[in-house]
Amino acid sequence: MTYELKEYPDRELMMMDLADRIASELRGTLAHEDRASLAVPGGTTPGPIFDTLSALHLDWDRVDVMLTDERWVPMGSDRSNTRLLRDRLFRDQAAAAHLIPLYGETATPEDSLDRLSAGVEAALPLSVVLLGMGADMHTASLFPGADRLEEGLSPKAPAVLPMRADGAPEPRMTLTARVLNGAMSKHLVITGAAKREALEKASKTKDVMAAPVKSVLKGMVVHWAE
Ligand SMILES: O=C(O)[C@H](O)[C@@H](O)[C@H](O)[C@H](O)COP(=O)(O)O
Repeated sequence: MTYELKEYPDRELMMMDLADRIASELRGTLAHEDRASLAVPGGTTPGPIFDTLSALHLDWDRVDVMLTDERWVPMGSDRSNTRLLRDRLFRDQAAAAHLIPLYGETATPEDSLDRLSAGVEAALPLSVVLLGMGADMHTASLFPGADRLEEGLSPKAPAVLPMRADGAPEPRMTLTARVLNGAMSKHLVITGAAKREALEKASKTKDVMAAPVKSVLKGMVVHWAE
């Protein structure tokens, strides 16, 4: 699988370098387009990238930011990825960016699907996507064994899909592989030996349903630090 692996001596350097690179790619898009769009993951890894990125100078008021996937929990919850964005990215310079929501205050993701999809569709194609990955080889909320995984990996998929999986404690809303692969620039950030092994395993398998991250690896820059 044709991805580029960039190894860093430590996590701190990786997070700073990656934030700089994302900012410079957004500036590049804004040099010839009215708006740029950025999709970012939630979870525990990207916080330090957001801290650096939020302080970097670019025309943030022309940038649409969305999550690659959201957990269907209230925005006050510690598990809310939207909350993570508000706390760590939408600050300082980046406070001027425009959030494209992937969460709505309805009981189920299905109840908000039409409204949220319309917002995402309007901001496509993505200029830059940053993805995370689990040691189970999921990326965004494309989990092995998820109820709508086949649809989520289809080249004809809608932009956004609700997703439920044993590996996810709550329902999810996720961008599909088609939208992630449509990004002009794709980055995956992982740390530690287990995820590095999982990535190598995913790149070698033929079974994309068991290793959903494989569906987005072509043309990906993978950033790794121990
Ligand atoms: O909401 C989420 O959980 C994500 O967006 C998810 O796809 C995440 O990127 C991976 O699970 C890695 O998570 P960690 O960074 O916490 O290991």
